[in-house]
Amino acid sequence: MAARPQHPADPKYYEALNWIKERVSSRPKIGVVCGSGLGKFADTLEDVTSFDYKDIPHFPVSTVEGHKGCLVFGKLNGKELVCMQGRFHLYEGYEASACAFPIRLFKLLGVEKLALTNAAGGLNQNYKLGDFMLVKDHLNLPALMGLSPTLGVNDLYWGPRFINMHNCYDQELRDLAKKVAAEIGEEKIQEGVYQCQVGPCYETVAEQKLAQAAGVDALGMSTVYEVVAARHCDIKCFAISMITNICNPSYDVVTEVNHEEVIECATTRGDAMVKLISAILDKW
Ligand SMILES: O=P(O)(O)O[C@@H]1C[C@H](O)[C@@H](CO)O1
Ligand code: HPA
Repeated sequence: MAARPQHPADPKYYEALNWIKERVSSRPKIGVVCGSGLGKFADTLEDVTSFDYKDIPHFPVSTVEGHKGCLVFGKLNGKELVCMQGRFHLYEGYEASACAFPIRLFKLLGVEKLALTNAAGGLNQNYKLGDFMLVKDHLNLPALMGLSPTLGVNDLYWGPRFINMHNCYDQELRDLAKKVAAEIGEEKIQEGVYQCQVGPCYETVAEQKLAQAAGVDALGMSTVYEVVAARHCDIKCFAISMITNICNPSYDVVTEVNHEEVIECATTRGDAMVKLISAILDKW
């Protein structure tokens, strides 16, 4: 097997890394990605240094409501974190590799564990609005259709050509999260399979039925690109979906899902999300 290179082949990662290193001394081992309307967590950190994505060389910028577009370094009970207050989606016109960029930067900074949040539609009919779903697996529809951050020439600096995705949402981190949720009295905890589709259309009834048949519990438009990039470079992953709307895979019920509703639910349950994720990360 070929030896692992000393540096990433693409210099843009180093240009971004050096820009950050010149401005912040923190070298966190924990990275966080905040989903739609879920950026409040970063506002609760202490000793914060925050950068607008637009100022960081080569960093993509957020274009979606509910994604502030700031990279926040801060502390949670003394523990150093780096937090993306907003992420990137393919429907914004980005390639999957743009979603991987911050995750690879995290790797260069020394991040070993990644916590991701997202807003998702509850397809499992036992789920209720505002539930939290610990993601145990995903159905990556974009990858099945040929869209992945790891397409093209493989840079061995990051990882191997072929990527093992078994246990990609780390079992130990999920077990810990369940324990922590019980300890803080958060009862609205589910565990299930997240499906990503490119978007920005929400799913049709037929698409919802297809997902249901495949054993999917929640529907979204993100997260999997970041998880693929993270697993490629051996960062452990943990993800929580907030169920911000309920999907009705039936032609008898007309469901008017919209992004305002998604943001509203994420905002209403924002404090509970902050409490849960803070308690979990405190134990990492
Ligand atoms: O970034 P996330 O996955 O939290 O955002 C979800 C998916 C779409 O971007 C949007 C749809 O309302 O919310
Ligand atoms: N489908 C896809 N993505 C979403 C949804 C949904 O119902 N809710 C929030 N993000």
